[in-house]
Amino acid sequence: MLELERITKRFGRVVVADDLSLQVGPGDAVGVVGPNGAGKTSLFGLVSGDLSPDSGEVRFLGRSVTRLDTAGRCRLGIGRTYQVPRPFPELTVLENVLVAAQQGAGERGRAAVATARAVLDLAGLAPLAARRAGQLGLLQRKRLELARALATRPTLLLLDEVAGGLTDPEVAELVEIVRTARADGLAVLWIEHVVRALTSTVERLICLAGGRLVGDGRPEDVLASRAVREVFLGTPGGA
Ligand SMILES: Nc1ncnc2c1ncn2[C@@H]1O[C@H](COP(=O)(O)OP(=O)(O)OP(=O)(O)O)[C@@H](O)[C@H]1O
Repeated sequence: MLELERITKRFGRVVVADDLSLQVGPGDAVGVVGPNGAGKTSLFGLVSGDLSPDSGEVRFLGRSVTRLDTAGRCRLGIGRTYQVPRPFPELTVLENVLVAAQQGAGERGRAAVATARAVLDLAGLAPLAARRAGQLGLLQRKRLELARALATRPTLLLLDEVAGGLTDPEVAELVEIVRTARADGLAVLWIEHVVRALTSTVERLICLAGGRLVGDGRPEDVLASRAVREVFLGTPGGA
C-alpha cells in the first residue's frame, strides 16, 4: 500500500532519512518509536507530502506520489494528525470536522454532514459538536485532531503522538477510538512515546534513529533487541 524506496532527506547536516526503505500493507498497524530527533515526524512529512525527499521515491497504492502535494495525497487516502493539534479555533467542533470531510474526502452537502457526525460519534465528541474548537481542553483537542484526520476518509492514517500528555484512562480512550476506526481495514502508522498505547494496538513496530531503521518486526522482539535498547531505551542489556 505504502512504499518508501531509498528515501534520503537532510536539513543542512541533520539527516532525517538516510537511504530509508519501508513498506506498509493494507490494514497494517505499525508503531514508530525512536529517540528525540530520530526523524519520526519527518518520516510522516515525507509520506504525507509536507516534506519532499532529496532523493528516493514514495509510492502509494502502486503509484508514485513523490511529487504530489499534501492535498493530493490526502485525496488519495493518506490522512494525518499533527503533534500539536491544528484546529480552526474560531470554528465549532462540527465545522472543523466538516471542513476535513469536504476538503480531504471531497464530500458535499448531506454526505459531508453525515461523515462529520459519524466521526464525531466515533471520537466521543458528539456532545461538544457546537463548542468552539479554541475552547477545548487537551484531551478534546487530541480527539478533534483524530476526528479531523478520520473525516478525510483515509485508508492510511498517520498518527503523531496523539496520546502525548494524557493520563492513562485518557490514553485508553484514544486507543479505543483508533481500534474502532481500524475495524474497517484502515492502515495505521503511529508515532508514540507512550509505548504501551502502541503495543496494545500494533502488530509491528519500527524503531528509527538517525533517519535509519534500527528495528522492524513484532513489538516484543523489537523492544527486546540490543540495537533498539541502545538507541531508544539507552540500555544495552536487560536493565
Ligand atoms: N524543517 C526543518 N528544518 C531544519 N531541521 C529540521 C526540520 N524538521 C526537522 N528538523 C530536524 O530534524 C531532526 C529530526 O526531527 P523529527 O521531528 O523528524 O524527529 P522526531 O523523531 O520526530 O523527534 P521527536 O520525538 O522529538 O518529535 C531534528 O534534529 C530536527 O531538529
